[in-house]
Amino acid sequence: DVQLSGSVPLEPYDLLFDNGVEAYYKGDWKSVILNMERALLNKGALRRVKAHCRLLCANQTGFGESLPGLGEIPVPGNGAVADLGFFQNVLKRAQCVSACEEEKLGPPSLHKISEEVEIEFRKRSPYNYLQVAYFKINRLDKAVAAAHTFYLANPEHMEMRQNLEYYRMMAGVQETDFKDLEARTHMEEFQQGVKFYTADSFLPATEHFEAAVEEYFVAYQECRALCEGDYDYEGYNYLDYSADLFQSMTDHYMQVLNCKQNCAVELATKPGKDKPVEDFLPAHFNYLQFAYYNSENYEKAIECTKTYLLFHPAEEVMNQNLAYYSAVLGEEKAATITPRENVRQYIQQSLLEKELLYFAYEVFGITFIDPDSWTPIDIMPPKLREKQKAERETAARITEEIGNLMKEIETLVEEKNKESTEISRMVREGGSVLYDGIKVTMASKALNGSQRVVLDDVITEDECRELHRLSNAAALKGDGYRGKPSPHTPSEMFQGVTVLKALKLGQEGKVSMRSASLFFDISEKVRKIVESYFRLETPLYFSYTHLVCRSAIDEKQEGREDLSHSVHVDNCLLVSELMECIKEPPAYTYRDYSAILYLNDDFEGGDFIFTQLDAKTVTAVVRPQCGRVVGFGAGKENPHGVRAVTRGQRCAVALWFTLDPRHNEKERIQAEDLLKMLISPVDAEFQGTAKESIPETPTQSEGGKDTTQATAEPPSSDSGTSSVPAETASVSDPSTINRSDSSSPEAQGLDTEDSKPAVSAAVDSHSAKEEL
Ligand SMILES: O=C(O)CCC(=O)C(=O)O
Ligand SMILES: [Fe+2]
Repeated sequence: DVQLSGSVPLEPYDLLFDNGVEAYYKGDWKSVILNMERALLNKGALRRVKAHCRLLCANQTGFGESLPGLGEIPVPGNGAVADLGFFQNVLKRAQCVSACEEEKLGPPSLHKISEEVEIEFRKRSPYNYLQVAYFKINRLDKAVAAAHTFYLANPEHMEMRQNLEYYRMMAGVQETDFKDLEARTHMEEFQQGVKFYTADSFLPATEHFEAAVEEYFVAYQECRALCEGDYDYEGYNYLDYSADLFQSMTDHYMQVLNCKQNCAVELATKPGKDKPVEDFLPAHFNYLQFAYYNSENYEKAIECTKTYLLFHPAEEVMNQNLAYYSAVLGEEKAATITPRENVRQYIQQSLLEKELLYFAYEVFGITFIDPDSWTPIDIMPPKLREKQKAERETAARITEEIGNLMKEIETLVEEKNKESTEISRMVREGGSVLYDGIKVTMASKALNGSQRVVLDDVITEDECRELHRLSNAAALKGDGYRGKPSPHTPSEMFQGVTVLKALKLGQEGKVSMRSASLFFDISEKVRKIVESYFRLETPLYFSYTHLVCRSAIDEKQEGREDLSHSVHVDNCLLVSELMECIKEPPAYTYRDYSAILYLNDDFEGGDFIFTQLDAKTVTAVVRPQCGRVVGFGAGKENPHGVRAVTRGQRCAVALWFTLDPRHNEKERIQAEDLLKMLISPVDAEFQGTAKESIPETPTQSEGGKDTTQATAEPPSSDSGTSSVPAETASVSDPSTINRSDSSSPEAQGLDTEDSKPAVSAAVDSHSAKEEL
């Protein structure tokens, strides 16, 4: 009989829950615990009483037999009278159930639970509240169990996950504290069984699987009994519902049967998952047969193969196993072993229900979707089978069409977005050039692109000459381009020097210190201008700065067709054949802007070109000249190159910038330090400007700091609303929950070849054993 913790009438659990929530907001932790614990207890009790009463009454007032005496009444007029027998039974059942429930629970209206509260309990929200409350009163073990219980059903709940990680690190918390307080025995046993089975411990595995089967049937009966509850108008206003006696009984009864059929799914679903373990009940017998075989209990092995075959009579491997086990035990003895009776009845009952459900589907259009994978095909009426097949095909076609449409929409949206970002960027660019006398010669529009600019008079003739000289002086001391004199084209000589190298050479007295620091200053000037002109909202950092000259090698110019610098994009790998740019290393993916400052024009060729992604179609040409800067976004909107320098020497300062402080150039910082050291303290003004560009490298240890500060509280109880369970509504939305559980151990245990079940037993037990 059902034991109740409290008195009659049972305190309704929704009321207790509400009280608990109220206490939570008042910070009355003891009251939270009292109310939530009682709510959970009473919900369990309510469930058990209802199931108990229905099962009890079903046994007392079955519909099978008719009333004594009435059954024998001869045919004319018999129908209506016989009906009385049926309805008498209905009335008796109603009376039995309501009396039973009322006795144990109090008036039925007391326990009408709103949909919202039911959802809260399904989401295991009470444990979220309890977790905080237990923590606050220092019941760590209970807090951990509550947190774990909640998290299992809400695996996407980040706060709780953090809390659990935090608990795990706390002194005094044990692994055994991580309990699932809502665990269902049949599932626990099943999982234990799988665990032992996987570890080749077959004897304990059989014990757990047997217990799992037994518990399964207990839970199954309870689940089914609870299906006989209120009629669900399914969103219709019940006032709009009209049906005659038999129609309304049919409607309600079909709902009940649908619900009962779904118990198989409910029992096979783990918390937090939205997909059941496949073929759950049959799987028990698949595991069992092989575990028994390995424990040399052939009778049981045969019983379990036969039981499994009730679900899947044609399965080859299982039939082979049966044959094999029978041969080992002796055919005669094997033939006397029968499959389990309770499973046979389970299947029989389920099939009868499916037939009724399909009948209602066909006749009244009451949808029924069979949750079982073992149902024989002929249970579904042929007409429905055809209809479903057609529907599935239509659905597949529609899905495909929707897919195509979505793709089209996506590309349209993408294009629109691109357009609008381009427009906004175009509007955005064109900020101040900061210095008087600098001219914007061509903006993006004139250059047929976006994020492009040509500026003139950025530096003076004198400055150009000085930098040009610096380049050649430094080059004499041998600073090639990655050690190669002609990296881009065999027809030209290439030389380059970085800011730091120039300053070091200055320090060594090999070049003029003045030109070296001019190089430093000028690069900073260009950086500021680019940052300002493109109206960047975050600081622009140096990524790399190179003073480079390209000199035509006179004897290698004949019939030349290559470029001085082939068309490329600065922050991605351009694959012109595919019109694509791959933003992955070894490309300098963090580069965001580029600028080239030209120093001279006394050479032939060497024009800078912008092209399309095909690397062929030239969209703009920039002729280098002293003081001219071409600045542009470093991304795929700006493929560019340099035409062959066929005579003379072309010198320029090439600058690449990044918006990412983590890629702020280290060499630049060293150069700054060196400059500071070299410059006399009298020249304070210079020092001031130099300092300005010292980067603020973000410290990476901030995360660590946070955790140490939080020692007193689990993060989510501390952060106000984020831990308030009521706010977690979206968390258990099944559509967001990971569906990829097909590789869970129990599925693998049965499906993959390397596991021990069915297959290996049939093939050759000896070799299988020798392996073990
Ligand atoms: O020197 C030029 O004009 C452009 C050079 C260039 O695009 C580069 O080095 O990435
Ligand atoms: Fe470039």
